[in-house]
Amino acid sequence: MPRRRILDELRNPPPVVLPSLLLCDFGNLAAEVRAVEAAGARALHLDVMDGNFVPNITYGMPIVAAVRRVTDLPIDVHMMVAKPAAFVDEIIDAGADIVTIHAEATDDPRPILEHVRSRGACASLAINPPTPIEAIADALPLCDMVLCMSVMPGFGAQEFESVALDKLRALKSLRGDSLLLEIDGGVNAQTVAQCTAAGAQMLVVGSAIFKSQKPYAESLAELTRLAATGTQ
Ligand SMILES: O=C(CO)[C@H](O)[C@H](O)COP(=O)(O)O
Ligand SMILES: [Fe+2]
Repeated sequence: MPRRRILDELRNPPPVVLPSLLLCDFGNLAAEVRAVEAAGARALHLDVMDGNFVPNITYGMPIVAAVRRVTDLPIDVHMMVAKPAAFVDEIIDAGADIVTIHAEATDDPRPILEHVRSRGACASLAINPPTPIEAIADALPLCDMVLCMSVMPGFGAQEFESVALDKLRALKSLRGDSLLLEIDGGVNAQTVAQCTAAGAQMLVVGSAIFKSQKPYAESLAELTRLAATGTQ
């Protein structure tokens, strides 16, 4: 899907709950993707980890491509890799619509963000809990989205760190609706309304969907309803 259309679609209310496939059943990946789509997901979040930038390894291009083959939903690829510049082309070729790279992984993210946009994908920059927004000030004009991490990246099911909320509020007051804001890590029924109240439109949810006893449709509907209360 073209970049502009994706951004317009994702900006529409209600807030977007993105299932993070990190904790899905990878033995039944296609079925899991179809199930969250049928349950109402509007976009998907894929966590690529290289065992270097973060102390964990997940998957890479073949899994992104496999997900692309079974859905037309926007795919947000969260690249937790030490050398993002070396892999963004392959990630886009595999089917990423949003490419999220980490500010901590590069001295200057601007050429990478520009390149992502030149390829027709949405450019997104992530910051870890200790990284202040001042660290990405120069790159903001080249970002379609900023991801404020509310856990240290690497693993699902960690506890929510509220420092991300302060950064969302600051980015919202700086850039208004021109910048899509995402939060990732420990987002669940207890924390989701605070996230949207602070300005997040994109809510990444792993364990609260895939480790819940509830059907996916019920979790997605509940999280979306609670998320919308934060915007009122
Ligand atoms: O980027 C991530 C971890 O680094 C995941 O997207 C995130 O942690 C999702 O899992 P949960 O909702 O259980 O925290
Ligand atoms: Fe993630």
